[in-house]
Amino acid sequence: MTRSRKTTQPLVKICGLNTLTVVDAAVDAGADMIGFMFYARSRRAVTPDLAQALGEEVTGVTRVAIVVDATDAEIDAITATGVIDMIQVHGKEDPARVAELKARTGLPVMKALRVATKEDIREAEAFFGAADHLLFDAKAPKDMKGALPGGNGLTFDWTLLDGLKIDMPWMLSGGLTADNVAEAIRLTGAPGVDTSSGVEDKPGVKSPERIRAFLAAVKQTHLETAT
Ligand SMILES: O=C(O)c1ccccc1NCC(=O)[C@H](O)[C@H](O)COP(=O)(O)O
Repeated sequence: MTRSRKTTQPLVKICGLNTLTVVDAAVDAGADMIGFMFYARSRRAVTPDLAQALGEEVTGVTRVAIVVDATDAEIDAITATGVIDMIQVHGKEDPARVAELKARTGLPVMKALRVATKEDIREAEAFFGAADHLLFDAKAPKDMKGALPGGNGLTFDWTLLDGLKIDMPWMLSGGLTADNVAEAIRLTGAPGVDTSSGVEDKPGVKSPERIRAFLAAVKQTHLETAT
């Protein structure tokens, strides 16, 4: 029986931060998580040394390393920086690899799932109990020029999440901006949202103003949950 309801605000992750100015903008505006991109082909890529410089003064915010099918040696170099609180796997990592990474690093792992169909959403079930967090991102069409495994600024059909039964933390991602994030939260009930392209002036160049606008838009939303 529902005895009471509480309202909360979705968690916000700002991904692909690559300068101190934009790290400060995200933290000051109230981001819950910040993401450092370690996939070399990304325009947002940072080295372990740069991530260390960007993350070392940050407290009270979860610092997430985004990797795509990274080797153990790459993972070790990233975690050796001492500035990573969570690993986000954005490639073809299966539940066994997620478990391996958790054991190897002692850190929570967020598994990103790329979505174009209902079947892609169902893949989440394989990660229940294996991952600590899930992220639903848009799958780029096969013919999209220059598409990467994530960070393409594309939305997916949010109604695919209708009826989602998921008893673990998850985030909505893909093409979210200050203009569409409130609607995305209203339609999906997402307990967390993640953005990269939507807070940039051009690919790879984050905008402090857009970061602040995104956080402000999320702060105006409320999730209602039965307790
Ligand atoms: O951002 C990238 O360049 C990237 C490249 C390869 C794999 C993942 C990548 N980004 C991961 C993220 O968490 C992004 O925030 C997410 O894909 C949403 O991106 P966007 O649609 O640009 O907001």
